Amino acid sequence: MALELEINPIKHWLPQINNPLIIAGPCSLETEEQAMDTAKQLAKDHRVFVYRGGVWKPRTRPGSFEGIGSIGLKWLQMVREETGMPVGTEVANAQHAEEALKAGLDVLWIGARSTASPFVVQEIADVVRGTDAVVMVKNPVNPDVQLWVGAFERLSQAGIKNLVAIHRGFTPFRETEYRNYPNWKTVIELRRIMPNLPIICDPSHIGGKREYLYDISQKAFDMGMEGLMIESHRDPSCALSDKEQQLTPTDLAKLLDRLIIRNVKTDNKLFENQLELLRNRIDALDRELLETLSSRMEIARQIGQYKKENNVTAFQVGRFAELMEKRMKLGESLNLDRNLVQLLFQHIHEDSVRMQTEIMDKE
Ligand SMILES: C=C(O[C@@H]1C=C(C(=O)O)C=C[C@H]1O)C(=O)O
Repeated sequence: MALELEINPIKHWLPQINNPLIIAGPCSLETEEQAMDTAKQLAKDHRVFVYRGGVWKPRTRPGSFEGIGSIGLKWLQMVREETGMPVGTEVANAQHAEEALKAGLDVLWIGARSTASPFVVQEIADVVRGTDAVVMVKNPVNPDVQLWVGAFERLSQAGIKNLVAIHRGFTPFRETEYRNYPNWKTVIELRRIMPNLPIICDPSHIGGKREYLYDISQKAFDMGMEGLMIESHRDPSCALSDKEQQLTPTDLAKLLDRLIIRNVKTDNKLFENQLELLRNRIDALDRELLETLSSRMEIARQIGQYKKENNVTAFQVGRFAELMEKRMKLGESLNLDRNLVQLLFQHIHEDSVRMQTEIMDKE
């Protein structure tokens, strides 16, 4: 079921927006000069609406650059004065949130590691309670959509209505080309649960490398996301953190030039009619799929009963392995994605075994 929290659209707190919300700026603020120079270059591109700069950096291991600290807030204020851009930073505890509010920053965001801790989120919610702060929440490091939703509920209960979700990917559990696993289905699930919540994508943290940023950003727009938070540094090769994923302001402009922004809807009647016809066909096919699945389960049930009478285990590894191999080959010949076929039959098999054991264990 959808969750009805009172959430303002981005335009409410950023009336000048006429395009997707692009938030850009360095991973970390390093010096006043670096902060200002990068900001001035970004401000020339009118597609960048908000300037970001990390001041407190949660790092996986101690010893790497952990941020310049509170002085960075002053640099952000100077950037806003000089360029007119709204400014924001990450807050990871109550004290950060207090300082950021006191400095009058326009946007605060909660990082992935903090979102994973309901205590930290609650502490921050208590600090911003009753203000008209704009608070963005990155997904928790683990793909737990309820934990992400819970963070919005805590902020909403504190009276915050200017909320935005940031998709930055999830800690990979196996070797991947990306730094963080996008797991787009968690974003689809968040959209389903909270349809009025704006969602933007952070391709820098998903990709971890410049070369991946374009594909991830385009995919985000194809999925209907409202914008990007993307790291930009005047000279990424000298950056004190995340060197490989930052773009110069010039390269960021080139990336934005190439992106195709799609609409969630269209007024084109012909398109709507055609879409409806095709969707009707999908509805009919889905019915067939489920009827077929139901017949399959019925046979598995009979097998379960038969196994019970003959005292044979429900799970049969040999048959399962042989079936999987054949289905994968068949799927390939039908132009279906390997992963889809594999997951589909893993699920079907799991449920088939569950059902058979239920039959077997019944008195
Ligand atoms: C249906 C059976 O039981 C289990 C379920 C299977 C299935 O759903 O295809 C396959 C192997 C068994 O682990 C069977 O033994 O054939």
